[in-house]
Amino acid sequence: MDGQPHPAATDAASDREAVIKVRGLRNQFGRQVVHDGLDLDVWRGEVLGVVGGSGTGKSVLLRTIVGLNKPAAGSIEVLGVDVLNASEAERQSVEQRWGVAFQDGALFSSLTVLQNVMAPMREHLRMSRGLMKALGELKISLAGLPPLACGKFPSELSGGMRKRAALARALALDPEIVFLDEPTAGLDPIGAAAYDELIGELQRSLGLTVFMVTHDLDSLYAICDRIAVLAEKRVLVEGPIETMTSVDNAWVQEYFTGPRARAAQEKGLRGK
Ligand SMILES: Nc1ncnc2c1ncn2[C@@H]1O[C@H](COP(=O)(O)OP(=O)(O)OP(=O)(O)O)[C@@H](O)[C@H]1O
Repeated sequence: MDGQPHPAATDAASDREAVIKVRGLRNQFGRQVVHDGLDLDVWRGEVLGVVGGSGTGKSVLLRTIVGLNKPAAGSIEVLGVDVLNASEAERQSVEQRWGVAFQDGALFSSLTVLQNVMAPMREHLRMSRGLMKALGELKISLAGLPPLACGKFPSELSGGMRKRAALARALALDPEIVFLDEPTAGLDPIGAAAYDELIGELQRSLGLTVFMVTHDLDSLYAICDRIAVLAEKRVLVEGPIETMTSVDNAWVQEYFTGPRARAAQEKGLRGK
């Protein structure tokens, strides 16, 4: 890939709106450099799949964008706000415009599903409890959970239901961007396909932008508009999935042309 223009630079010429703009990002833990000179654009309304070998820093990238990890260098703009240099008030206001669903759900174990979904509303919105409850129930239903789930505690849910509950909480404040960290990891293939379908549906109906860290080839083929591959401490390549097979990198080749990729591609094509 050396010598090729960075895709973010070529895309900048188009009129698409970058809702996330990362430039020159460096993340380092002790002597371990995870990202160095990482650039990435995420366009409004797209589902971006972030892939890469284990330990390439996909989760660190997500955590850095949402402010849970402070980078050593670089700039991050989300919805036009320079999030690394924003005032507390600016940060709080932009944080309300995104939602995050972590891999394990990261739900409050002592709260019911409905209370979990209402938690960000309590923090950020001034409205009556009754209205929050109604909105919470709506988000829970949007995430594909039955009304019965509202009163359950996270420990009383299946893994798939916990992921949907985390998604409901991520949708609590009507976000413009949703960050998902390995949303289908640990789900059975039917559960994973249903989750993919739900994300695709929400993206289309709510106009969401989705930033999704995933290892799941089925998800990549089924719902991602573009893929960003993390390797060599940066976004090595980004583009539609069809372009990945021509990338001159051993990991990318193995990942996108292996037997699992072929099976996922066939499934994805059948589903479209
Ligand atoms: N808080 C931290 N302190 C020290 N090292 C960290 C911290 N967070 C992440 N790392 C290291 O950064 C590297 C990237 O981690 P990250 O979790 O982002 O990888 P990943 O690409 O998401 O991997 P996987 O696909 O296995 O989940 C790993 O080597 C990890 O050990």
